[in-house]
Amino acid sequence: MLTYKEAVDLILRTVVPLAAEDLPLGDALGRVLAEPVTARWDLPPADNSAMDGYAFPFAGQEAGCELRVAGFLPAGASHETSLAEGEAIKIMTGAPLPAGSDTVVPIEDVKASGGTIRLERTPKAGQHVRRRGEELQAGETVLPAGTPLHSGEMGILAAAGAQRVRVVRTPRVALLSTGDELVELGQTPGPGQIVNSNYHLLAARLQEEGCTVIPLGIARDERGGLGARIARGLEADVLMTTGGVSVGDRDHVQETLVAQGFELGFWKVAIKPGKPLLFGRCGSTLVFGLPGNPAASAATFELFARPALRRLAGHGDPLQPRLAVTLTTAVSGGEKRQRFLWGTLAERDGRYLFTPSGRQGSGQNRSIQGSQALLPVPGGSGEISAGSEVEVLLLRLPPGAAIPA
Ligand SMILES: Nc1nc2c(c(=O)[nH]1)N[C@H]1C(S)=C(S)[C@@H](COP(=O)(O)OP(=O)(O)OC[C@H]3O[C@@H](n4cnc5c(N)ncnc54)[C@H](O)[C@@H]3O)O[C@H]1N2
Ligand code: MOO
Ligand SMILES: [Mg+2]
Repeated sequence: MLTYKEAVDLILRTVVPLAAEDLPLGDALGRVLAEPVTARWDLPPADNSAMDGYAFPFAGQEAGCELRVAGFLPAGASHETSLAEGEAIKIMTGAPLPAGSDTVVPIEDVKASGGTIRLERTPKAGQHVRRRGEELQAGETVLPAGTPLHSGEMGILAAAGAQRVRVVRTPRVALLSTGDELVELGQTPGPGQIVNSNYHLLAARLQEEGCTVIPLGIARDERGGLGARIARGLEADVLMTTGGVSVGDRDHVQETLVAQGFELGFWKVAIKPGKPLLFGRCGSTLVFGLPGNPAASAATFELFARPALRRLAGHGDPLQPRLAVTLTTAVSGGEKRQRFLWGTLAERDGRYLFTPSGRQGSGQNRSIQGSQALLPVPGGSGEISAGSEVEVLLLRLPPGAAIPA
């Protein structure tokens, strides 16, 4: 049986980014750059004023000096003639400096009367000027390939003139639930039946990951119906199934896939939850057969499917960040398989505390709800005491992370 690390490595060796497409920048939120973007022009495009004030040629002027005001220059305008020594122009923030000028005094630092100003403070040569190209120079790489586009990227790409960007296509993921016992939400479960909750968790996670979800409904545990839905799923970039991958008499997912050309990557990983995970491909479609138990399907999604989806979508670094944390409660040992415990983070005195969720049962949804991280517990380890320093895999931003104190 593969270890977690071996299985992830195998997945990342198998998966390559999807094709690229050109999109208007405004449609590319959440996508990943397939190619670097270069600046179309210098930013700022010209030396310009950082203040509402007066621009002039610096010639050693000190407090008390007077300058003749030769005109007014708002942002968006330009001044044709060059300024001579002893002249100034009234200039607004962002307006390009007229030829000859190189220094700006803010309005607050002058006394204006008639057509002249008197400097109230001694200026420094070149002060309050934003230099042409100081942010970006024409032809310079603005952002490299592999950069995910969030709001901050939108601003700088627009400023650099990237009207269209080349981004990786969105992964299309077909999601199939399997199980005779499953009913859709909205139906009242009869004896022995439960609601198809895995679909709702996984469809939500896929949307959070920016994927397009193709719902394939529920397949009963018999080869015919299962085969038909799997065939539809193989038109997607990824077919993700839940249930039917263990050793039970009704676990038919693997053999049904094999009948449709499935090439096995691996079956079973030495982890808990999630041991029966099935991974491989049918032609160009990646296949994840996630175990049916809710906490097992959710954990294997985070540990194995998420890196694959991020790699498909073009992310440079598809793995979860790791965060050093302090354990708030003891974690029992004595398990052969490596475990992954769901849990929450809290901040105290600049450290993050990790508290494992109460009920980690593989058959329950409880432990996943509200979880922000997964704690890997090595197989064969003894008890890990409260207060220990450990590393967790970060699933979402810890509290307070985005807002420095
Ligand atoms: N003899 C053995 N039995 C089991 C083993 C084993 O190694 N030997 N592994 C166990 C582990 S670990 C897991 S995990 C499960 C995986 O089972 P399957 O992937 O075959 O899934 P099913 O048998 O279809 O269902 C298992 C469990 O999950 C519930 N389930 C399934 N689909 C959904 C859904 N869409 N929403 C909510 N709940 C779902 C299902 O009702 C079952 O309770 O196998 C163990 N058994
Ligand atoms: O992987 Mo199973 O999840 O241990 O229940
Ligand atoms: Mg089963």
